[in-house]
Amino acid sequence: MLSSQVDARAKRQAFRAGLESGRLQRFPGAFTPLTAPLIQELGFEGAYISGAVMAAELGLPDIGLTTLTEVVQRGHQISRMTDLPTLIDADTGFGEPMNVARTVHELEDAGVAGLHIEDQVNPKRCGHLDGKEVVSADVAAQRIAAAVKARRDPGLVIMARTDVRGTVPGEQGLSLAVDRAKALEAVGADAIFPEAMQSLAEFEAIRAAVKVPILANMTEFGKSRLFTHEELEGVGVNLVIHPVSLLRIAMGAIERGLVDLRDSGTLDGQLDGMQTRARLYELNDYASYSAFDQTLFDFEVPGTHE
Ligand SMILES: C[C@](O)(C(=O)O)[C@H](CC(=O)O)C(=O)O
Ligand SMILES: [Mg+2]
Repeated sequence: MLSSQVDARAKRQAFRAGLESGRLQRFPGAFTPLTAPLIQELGFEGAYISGAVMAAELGLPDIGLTTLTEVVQRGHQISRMTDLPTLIDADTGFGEPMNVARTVHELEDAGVAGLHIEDQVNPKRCGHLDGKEVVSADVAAQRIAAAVKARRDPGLVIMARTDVRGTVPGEQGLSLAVDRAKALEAVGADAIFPEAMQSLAEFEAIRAAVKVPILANMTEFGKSRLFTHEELEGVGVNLVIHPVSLLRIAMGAIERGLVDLRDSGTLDGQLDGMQTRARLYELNDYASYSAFDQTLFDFEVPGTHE
């Protein structure tokens, strides 16, 4: 009821244990707070909080227009709805190293278990688009070092994302990504997010280069086909995110539903595909609120079906 009873420190320990377990940690992107309890109930190990989704939901492109305050609020709203660890997208860290430190404090207070900071320049763009630019290895390292130094809970997972792979084609791009991953590990990154890998062999190359856990981003319509969990675990990937997937699924259904409504004048034909009222109330845990105070909450609405 209201929010998770598991405190943030315990979630961070669970996240770290999962990353060390040798099993792939599966983090679908919780595109609204309501999806977080569903992700938990269905047995996933954690939930991802995507910057691309936050921007898209606000009707904005993913080019660093969202503010730290908005991202922190979203991180809190989602993290409090689940006992699972959450990993949040902190984009480029919202500024210079001192801003990165502030970002870390704010996100710690929001209750996330981990965050990733990337090495793109501002304005940043989706990691699977062409024409990206990255900052120098020194600046990238400064961002991560600042984040590591700033955290108050040593359990908070600071993940370094490198976008360098997409800036140079072919083998050379991969070798730059390997070098950058090593450099970011050396300044204290707890995990590496190699963005826009093009094959399983590329994940293997990063895996071989660093000791810390690595993440695979299985975003749709990106730079690679969608590898299965088994394939990713097979090459030693520790964590997979499906960052924008639930938004894409929902928006696909919404568009089909709206077209049907416009053309037929009723949504009766859509009922089978809709989440029922009963299922929604289960996710919202209405029963606990009723048990807490029956004088305030009475959800026996006469005439309500499912
Ligand atoms: C992971 C990501 O940073 C996100 O914000 O979710 C995006 C996802 C996407 O745009 O598909 C990314 O840059 O890969
Ligand atoms: Mg992002």
